[in-house]
Amino acid sequence: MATTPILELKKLAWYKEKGQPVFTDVNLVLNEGDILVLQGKSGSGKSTLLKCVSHLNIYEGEVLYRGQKPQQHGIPTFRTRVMYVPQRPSMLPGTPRDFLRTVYTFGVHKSSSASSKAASAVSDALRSSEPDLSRHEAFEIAEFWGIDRELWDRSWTNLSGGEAQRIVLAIAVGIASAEVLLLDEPTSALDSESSSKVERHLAAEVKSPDSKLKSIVWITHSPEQGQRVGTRFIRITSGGVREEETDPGV
Ligand SMILES: Nc1ncnc2c1ncn2[C@@H]1O[C@H](COP(=O)(O)OP(=O)(O)OP(=O)(O)O)[C@@H](O)[C@H]1O
Repeated sequence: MATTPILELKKLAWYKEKGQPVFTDVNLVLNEGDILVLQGKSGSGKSTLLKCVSHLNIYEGEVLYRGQKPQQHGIPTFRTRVMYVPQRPSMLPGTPRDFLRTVYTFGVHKSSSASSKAASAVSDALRSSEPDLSRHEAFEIAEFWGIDRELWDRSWTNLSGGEAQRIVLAIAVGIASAEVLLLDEPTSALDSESSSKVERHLAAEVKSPDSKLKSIVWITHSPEQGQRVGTRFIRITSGGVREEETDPGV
């Protein structure tokens, strides 16, 4: 029996300016269990594509999540289910704890009007108006990745790139609302030991039947990392995306 793909991209196109396409005709189907490694030259449009998918950029074409347009889920709800995690979180104001609180409050507030029937940890959290953020899963995940608790109360600007990167990722995984994570070079600032911890954790989450996370699109410039984490390999060019048998490197 055919199942609905978790995500479908149909004829996606994005233009820098009128008549200046970065990519056109991107067609892609993402299924549960896929860790799709997205590669391409610098400037080929990888980040832009993920921002289009998460409805952060205006695009031509169609994105379907569980067979429905983002608008049918409600854009804020859609973004908690198909979540873009940026490469550089250091521009955020305040501290990581402030950010977690904001994300949490936003999710709770928005999911109160969500039409989506999918159960989510975010909407579960709605039942508690005073969430206990001191014991949030994000802290546990971050700690496992080598982040001391005191870093949650330091301003983003005083964290190293690798610390900030792990915290943002731990929040994305820890709030457990996303079925698809769109990861933009998520370990670019990490040493190889920290990077492999993160890789193993994320791959295990996708495989676990108990996890909400079902699939990842993962931008990396490292062919080695691509081979470690990827189950599928996609290359983006101006003409669209091409699936490759194995990771051919950049
Ligand atoms: N808001 C914007 N306005 C105009 N051009 C943009 C905008 N955002 C991105 N671009 C351009 O679109 C192209 C694709 O950028 P993008 O960041 O998606 O590439 P990338 O493949 O992720 O690159 P890298 O591997 O270097 O991170 C680049 O030429 C970039 O300069």
